[in-house]
Amino acid sequence: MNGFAEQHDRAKEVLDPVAYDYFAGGAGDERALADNENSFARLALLPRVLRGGANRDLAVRLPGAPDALPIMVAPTAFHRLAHPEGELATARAAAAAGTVLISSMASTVAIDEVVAAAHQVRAEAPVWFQLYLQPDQQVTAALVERAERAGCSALVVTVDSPVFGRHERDRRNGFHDLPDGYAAENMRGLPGGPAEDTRDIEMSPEISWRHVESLRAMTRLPVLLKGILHPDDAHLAVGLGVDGIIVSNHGGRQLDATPAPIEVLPHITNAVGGAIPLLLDGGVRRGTDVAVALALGATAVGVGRPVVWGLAADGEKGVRDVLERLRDEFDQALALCGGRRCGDLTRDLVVRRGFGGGW
Ligand SMILES: Cc1cc2nc3c(=O)[nH]c(=O)nc-3n(C[C@H](O)[C@H](O)[C@H](O)COP(=O)(O)O)c2cc1C
Ligand SMILES: CCCCCCC(=O)C(=O)O
Repeated sequence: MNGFAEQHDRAKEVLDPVAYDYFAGGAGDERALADNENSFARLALLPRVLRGGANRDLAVRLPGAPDALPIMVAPTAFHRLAHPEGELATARAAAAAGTVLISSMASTVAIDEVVAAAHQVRAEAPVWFQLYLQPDQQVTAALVERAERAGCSALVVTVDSPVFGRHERDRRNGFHDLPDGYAAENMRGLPGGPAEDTRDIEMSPEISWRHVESLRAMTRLPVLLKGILHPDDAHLAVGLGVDGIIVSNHGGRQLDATPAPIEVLPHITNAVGGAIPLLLDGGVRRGTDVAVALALGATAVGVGRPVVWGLAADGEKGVRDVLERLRDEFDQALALCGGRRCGDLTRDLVVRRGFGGGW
């Protein structure tokens, strides 16, 4: 179990078991899901000492968030299944904790309300909109316009989902869609959709790099691609002029045979060569995990399930507790590594547990 065991256990107690399985589960045998956390446990930090780490500054520069914490809320769907206030509570908590919220296209509160809730807490709180490119480009354009109008400061395009992952728990539970009374609110009133009702989100294998190029022409917002694992794809993304990459295997919910993002991060860092910011999510549960990811080349990390556990356990306060604890742990880890700024975390500080070190 990990750093948020208490929140997890409380969430499991209070959630409907079908909703719990939806949030907790992964694809197939859940090997990727398990490996995401285990991979961090196999890595260790080799601290430097006596470097004068007082007055630490945790800020990093991200597209659409020039002065951000390196810990972000990864996009997760259907928050009203976890708590009646759903994404409104998450948005307020992220704004209060000073973290970027990446709001899922499949949110159960519409994006304009999500951004308004964040901005009520902190006027400049950055909210990014996560987007599944739709085969009908008019639908994509309408979603982009909705996110722009709402005040989102970047778009995160999830590219690891040409089809939906094989969620065995959901299949067993017969969970295929939101229950009555809930809806993916961003999907209302879109071109070709039913007048009052929501359009289905399509995950389509038709989507290609061409659609990413078209998206660039639709918006001036920064565009990040989420779900890249292969260094050649990272290279292609840089060539297309995207503004950032999120190294991710979707929390082990898409292709179960994928390696943990933290294992591939150094390869992607090499491929990208500092051209654009790299972000990572999957299995981040401790401030020391954040430090390892930054040392291996990430500018920031996203956190998925712990945020949902905090939300289910204690609403807005529960999410804020999760984010603030990660921030405090990270600050402490930075100090213990002899760092003052995030950039002080360098690759030489990370070793495999049990390493020989060449001695
Ligand atoms: C319940 C749940 C719903 C998710 N929904 C989305 C989504 O709507 N869009 C998306 O790009 N990723 C989605 N993800 C993936 C997360 O953004 C992120 O990649 C993953 O949760 C990170 O792993 P972690 O949960 O171990 O922190 C979802 C993940 C979970 C657990
Ligand atoms: C067809 C509904 C799509 C919701 C997507 C949520 C998601 O990405 C997940 O991992 O679950």
